[in-house]
Amino acid sequence: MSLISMPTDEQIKRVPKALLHDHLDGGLRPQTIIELSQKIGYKKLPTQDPEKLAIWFEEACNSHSLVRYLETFAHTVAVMQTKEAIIQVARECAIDLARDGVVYAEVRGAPELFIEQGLTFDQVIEATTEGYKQGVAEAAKEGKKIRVESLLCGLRQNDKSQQTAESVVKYRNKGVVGFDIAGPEDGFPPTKQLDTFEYLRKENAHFTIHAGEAYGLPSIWEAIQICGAERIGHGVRIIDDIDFSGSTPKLGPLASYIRDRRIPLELCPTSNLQTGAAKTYAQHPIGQLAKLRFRVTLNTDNRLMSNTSMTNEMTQCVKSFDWKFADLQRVTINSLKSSFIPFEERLEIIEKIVKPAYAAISAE
Ligand SMILES: O=c1[nH]cnc2c1ncn2[C@H]1C[C@H](O)[C@@H](CO)O1
Ligand SMILES: [Zn+2]
Repeated sequence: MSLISMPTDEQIKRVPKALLHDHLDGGLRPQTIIELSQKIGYKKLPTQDPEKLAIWFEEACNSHSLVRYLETFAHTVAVMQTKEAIIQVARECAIDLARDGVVYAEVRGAPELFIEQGLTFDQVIEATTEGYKQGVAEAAKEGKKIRVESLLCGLRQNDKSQQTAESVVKYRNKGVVGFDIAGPEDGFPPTKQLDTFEYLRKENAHFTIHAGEAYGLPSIWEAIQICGAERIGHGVRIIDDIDFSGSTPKLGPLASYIRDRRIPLELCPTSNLQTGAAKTYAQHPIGQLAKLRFRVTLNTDNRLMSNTSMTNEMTQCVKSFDWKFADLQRVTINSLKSSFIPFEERLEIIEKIVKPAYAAISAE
């Protein structure tokens, strides 16, 4: 067996994975939501049964509407308003990712969502970092090595992006590696917050922008050419700029630019099926985009809402597109190359962890 062979389900579980697009408030364990809600007397959960709650989130999110999908976050955000709750959620996030084989993760969250009961931005950010630190240490005890870094999100519909961006600069290399802007796409173009992106560029800070998920090419164009995004969160609609009618696919100007400049696409297939950006895994553009050698990265987006994991995302790609070990290794290396940590540290994970493990597991 070799890198060009097909991995088994069990091997997919074990290969090292890298994750660039995962929301902290979209990945809580159902049991934790229930426990935290009971502690604070939050009464609005649809059920107190963890299995039923998991199903409720998934079904509510299978609405083919990004707006409805985002409404479910009211419950997770409600139970994350204290330092202790944030630490617990972040700790469990790091542990769950490590158990899934993730060796490097950038997990994002919007500090402005967790200040309803008086926490400051600094307290939210420090609690998140503390939680990851504890989770990384616990995972190490299980023999699982993972590195977790934070991205801080501004929200398109609100006006706290500048404050969030300033926190990214303040906590640079202290647990935070970049900025993102999330929230509903339609009606809230990122150019509304252009000053913030200009500030981040002036500060040499890294940022990605959610674009081309619910809304098409113009939003991807704006994110890259007006705002200056280094990576695109989702970007799945770039497929609309590729003409598949002839014998070979023909890339339009924006698709060519993105591929030529090696701009990373943070693709999240399961999330897209739920919000309606793709109908089935087999029809998801990730297959074509990977074949055309865009810088494709594979991600979970919201593990709770999508009932997913990196193992599941990889398994779906293997089943739908006949991906081999080499394809899984490529998206993993793409993620590391596109990460916001220093260059030598990316290389070290690729050379010392990812490549040796893929070589060993694919040779079994
Ligand atoms: O896929 C998404 N698109 C846009 N916004 C999203 C997506 N997933 C989560 N969010 C929002 C809801 C969260 O509260 C926020 C920060 O994690 O980001
Ligand atoms: Zn997202």
